[in-house]
Amino acid sequence: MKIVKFGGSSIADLESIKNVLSILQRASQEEELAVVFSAFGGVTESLLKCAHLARQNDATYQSLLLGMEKRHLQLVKQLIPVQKQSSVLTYVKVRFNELEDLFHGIFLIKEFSPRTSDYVVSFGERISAFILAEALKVAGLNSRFVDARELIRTNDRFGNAKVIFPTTNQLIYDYYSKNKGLLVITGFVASTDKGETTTLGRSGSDYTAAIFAAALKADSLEIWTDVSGVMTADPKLVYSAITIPQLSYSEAMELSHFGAKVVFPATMQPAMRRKVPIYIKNTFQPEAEGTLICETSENTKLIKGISSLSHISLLNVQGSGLVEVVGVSSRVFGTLAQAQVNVVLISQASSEHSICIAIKSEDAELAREVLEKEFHYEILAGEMDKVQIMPNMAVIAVVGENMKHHPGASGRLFQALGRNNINVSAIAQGSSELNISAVIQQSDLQKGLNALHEAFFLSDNKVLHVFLIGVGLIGKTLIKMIQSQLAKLQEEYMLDIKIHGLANSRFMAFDEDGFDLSTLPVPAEKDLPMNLQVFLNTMNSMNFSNSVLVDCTASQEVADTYQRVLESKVAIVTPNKKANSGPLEKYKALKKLSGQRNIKFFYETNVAAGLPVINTLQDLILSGDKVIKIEGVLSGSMNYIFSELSKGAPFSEVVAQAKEKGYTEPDPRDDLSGMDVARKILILGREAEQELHFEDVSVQSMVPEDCAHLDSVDEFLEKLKDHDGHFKQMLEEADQKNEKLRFMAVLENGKATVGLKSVDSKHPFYSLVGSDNMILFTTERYHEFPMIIRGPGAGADVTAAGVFADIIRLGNYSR
Ligand SMILES: NC(=O)C1=CN([C@@H]2O[C@H](COP(=O)(O)OP(=O)(O)OC[C@H]3O[C@@H](n4cnc5c(N)ncnc54)[C@H](O)[C@@H]3O)[C@@H](O)[C@H]2O)C=CC1
Ligand SMILES: N[C@@H](CC=O)C(=O)O
Ligand code: NA
Repeated sequence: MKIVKFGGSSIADLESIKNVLSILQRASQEEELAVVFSAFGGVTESLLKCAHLARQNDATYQSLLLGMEKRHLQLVKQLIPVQKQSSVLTYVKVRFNELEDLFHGIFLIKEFSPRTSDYVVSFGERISAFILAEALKVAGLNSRFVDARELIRTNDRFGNAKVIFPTTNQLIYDYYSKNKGLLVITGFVASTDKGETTTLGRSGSDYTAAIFAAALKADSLEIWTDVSGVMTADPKLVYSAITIPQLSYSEAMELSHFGAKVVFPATMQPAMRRKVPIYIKNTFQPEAEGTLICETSENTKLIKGISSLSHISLLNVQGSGLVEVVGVSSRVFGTLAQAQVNVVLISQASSEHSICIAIKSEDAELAREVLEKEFHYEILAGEMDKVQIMPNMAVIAVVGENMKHHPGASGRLFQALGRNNINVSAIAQGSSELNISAVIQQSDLQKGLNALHEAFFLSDNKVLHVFLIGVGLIGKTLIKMIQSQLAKLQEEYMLDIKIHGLANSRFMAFDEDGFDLSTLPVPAEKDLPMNLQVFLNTMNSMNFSNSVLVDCTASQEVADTYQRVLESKVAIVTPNKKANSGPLEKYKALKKLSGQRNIKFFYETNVAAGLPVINTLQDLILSGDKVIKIEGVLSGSMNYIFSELSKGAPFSEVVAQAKEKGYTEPDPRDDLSGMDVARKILILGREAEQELHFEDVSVQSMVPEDCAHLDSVDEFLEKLKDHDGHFKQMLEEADQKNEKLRFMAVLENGKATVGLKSVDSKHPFYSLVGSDNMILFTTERYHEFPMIIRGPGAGADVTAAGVFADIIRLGNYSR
């Protein structure tokens, strides 16, 4: 036989009740059943609310009670045909009359004892089980209402009574032998041997089901609830959490000790003692497998689940007085026990210099007080320090029996936390190796849970969680590239990339599971209006491990948030040059923050798009080289413009083409004014460890005076036509000398110049074509002949590819 239990959420309304009835109808065809019901969803709370109102002499309890009565009568009418309703309606009416009398009594005497409370709440289960037993009869089942107060005997600890098992088991067994059929049992309620109503405490209906399962030696126990079993982690914090198919009894105990509880294993004890297998099933998805909790479970993964406990404080008791002194820990724990302080976790190093104890934060002050009192003399004598408290901590734990047989679990745990910059303040693992716990900052909890979940469950792929601001030319090309390479990265490099946030200057959109990239998602009207602060807050609240902000804008406002982004432990990849070419102090601060906290900040495409310029320069510097001179054609658009010009088209037209081809900045005047190149040479100088400010760069602008202040790019391109002659003349002058016009930058002796030069055929820049860039590094090592990097340095593909390469590189540092 099978015992089946449905909680209040499974029978909260007509639709869910009908669903439960059909689950029972199906199940009863397969094997003999007994079913335990809680009160209808929300009823226990409402009954208690009525009682509290009545005790406060507040007559509004009457309307609340009337509402409840209506709800129950309505359900009877909906579940049971008219001709069979009257006895059920009468039963319900009589119960509500009794309740009315009860509340009136409470109202008059303004007293509500635990004894009365148990009696009041018992009505919830008694009425629900009665109605449902009748409804099951209507459905053709031979059901029989059982008031568990007749069968479960307890002591008189009202609210959380202790079951007297020998009597209870006998009563249940005898009843069952004499009464066949589908027993429909009230959960939660019991009685003393004097016939006073008691209740079984938290998750009491589960307990009722386990008591019946044990007494009747059931083949299985099914707990039906509103989730599909026990999950690998709290799904509210870890979106990728999945159902655990099987757990051993001990694993279930360990897991539910922390965090969100689906089952409360203490209530399962009677069934566990008799080795009854327990299934956790979802009423709203009956076909889902759910979780099986049994004696020994299958182990396919290193761990079974991850759980956590919030609102923890760490107490540190330390001093020389602890070393090799017998009895100190006994005094510490004895003192805490006497003060009723529950110890969650203990950690002591073999140096014996300190004992570290995790307790609930609400107990922290009391614990400090009693410990400092206990060790008053040691503290006075300096043998012990005052007790230190670290507030706002959380315990995170990985659980599973399989850890015992496989080395590496703790390695994986600490590596995953470390890679995500999560500091571990204390560690505990028992010799059963069923659980490894680490104490971390509360603010790191969600990220820690996700990091561990990825490390232990999500195949063995690393996942990068991308938030992309700027879905323009580069941003869109990047999305397409990620989409086309993803399968290869997943299969061959065990790297997964998910984009969870997208924004342009007008709209933003989010997807916790990651956008479907095959549709080229671009935020639009249907999404949210763009708000940078909200974007960053949402990114932080998703709190993924291995998050990266990819900034594909040219926006100063976005660049100004990098400090905050890095501080929130999110990496940055960007082609936007604004941050690195702003004030020197800001550049330095970002580099320092990224270095110290080990949060990556990659910007290879700041100079020469995808060409490996920044990384090469960083390698030179790191390996001890010193830069003497940098010369470069650093603008793809400017090189395109001045090389295309010699083919005969007017200047304004060539500029428009450069924009069309995606070589220019969003506003081509940023290129023509030399500003873009100035930014690039500034960044190269800074990367070469030079203290370079914007004032150290002298820039020759190619933007005619009357074009500089026009509002729109189109107006500018139109106006530029007036100056075609001027540029034609410049070209002719160069042609006459057999020279070419190159817009270049030179940095030497702490000063840089940016401008247009005419170069002869011997000059390395002479041969450049199209959007080519070329950079010459003259260094102490590359002294006689400079190191040269050359190739296309602008355009959607080469830039997006460089951004993509930076993102992939992040994968090397993540887990
Ligand atoms: N085009 C190229 O060859 C190269 C471009 N870059 C850099 O790449 C970046 C992007 O360039 P493109 O894609 O060509 O520009 P784009 O103008 O096509 O796209 C810029 C995107 O950023 C968005 N945006 C602007 N300000 C924003 C804000 N405050 N908040 C949210 N979104 C904002 C715009 O709506 C647009 O979606 C620029 O920083 C550029 O300097 C770097 C190397 C080469
Ligand atoms: N507009 C730039 C491209 C990006 O840096 C250029 O023309 O080189
Ligand atoms: Na580059």
